[in-house]
Amino acid sequence: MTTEELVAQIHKKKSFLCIGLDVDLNKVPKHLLTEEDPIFAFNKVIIDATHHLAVAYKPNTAFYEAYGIKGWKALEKTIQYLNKNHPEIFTIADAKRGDIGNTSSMYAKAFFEDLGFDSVTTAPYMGKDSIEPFLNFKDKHTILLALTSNKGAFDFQTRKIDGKEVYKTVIEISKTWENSQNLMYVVGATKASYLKDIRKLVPNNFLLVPGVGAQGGSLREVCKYGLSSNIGLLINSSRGIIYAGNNKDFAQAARSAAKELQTQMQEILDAL
Ligand SMILES: O=C(O)c1cc(=O)[nH]c(=O)n1[C@@H]1O[C@H](COP(=O)(O)O)[C@@H](O)[C@H]1O
Repeated sequence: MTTEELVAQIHKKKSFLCIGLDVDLNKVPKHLLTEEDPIFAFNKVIIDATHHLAVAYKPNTAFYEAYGIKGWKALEKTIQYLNKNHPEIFTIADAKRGDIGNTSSMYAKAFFEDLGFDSVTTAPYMGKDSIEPFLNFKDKHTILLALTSNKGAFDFQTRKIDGKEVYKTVIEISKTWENSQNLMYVVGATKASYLKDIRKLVPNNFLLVPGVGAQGGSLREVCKYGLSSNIGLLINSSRGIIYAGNNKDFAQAARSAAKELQTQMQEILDAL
């Protein structure tokens, strides 16, 4: 998917919501556990209930890998369901990959070619040759961790090397890589105040912002500093939406939770 198509969808739906499909079988309604593929059954209901309110879905692969082959099959069925029924939706494989070049090429093939995701999250620690194989794919997007939402972000990312914070160095250097127009960045919603500086470095790139809802980040704070001229934000909530209800009403509860965030987004977009 091109960035222009993503932006068009945001304006059409008045939403820049990304829903995280982080499926934990201990948390899904009990009646789904008798289904042949309870993970996919859960995702299908969530997608059917929320696709008009969201522009992106982000399965975190850990939640699928944890269930072995069955989990990977459920991931494949989920991306196939999205691509077939909602081709306008932007899909993110949250896999946080990055390795020596030939290994990264295989990760890129797995997520972009085999599974057919629009984007994949990557970790910058191994540098340019670990990320460039992802960037070579046309109309696919590589979402690089910049400043993450967790406490551990302060262990390395905000430390200064040669007078500059590591997350800023990551952003600056990554901009010099070939096909860097295919880069998006992860910035945690819990670090909203940093967005002002980050936007100076990347005025136009899309930012994937997880951490609203369960982690306590504020949508309005993120928008205050994070919006760009092409909106440039995908705000993710996973647990806050998919586990909003825990029984037979879970689809309705997920829709209401998504609607609440989308309504705030619509207000913000209408005020621009
Ligand atoms: O890359 C991510 O998506 C990510 C980066 C980050 O800094 N913080 C973060 O929470 N995430 C992911 O975003 C999702 C957040 O889930 P909730 O806290 O349930 O909304 C999880 O899949 C996390 O792995």
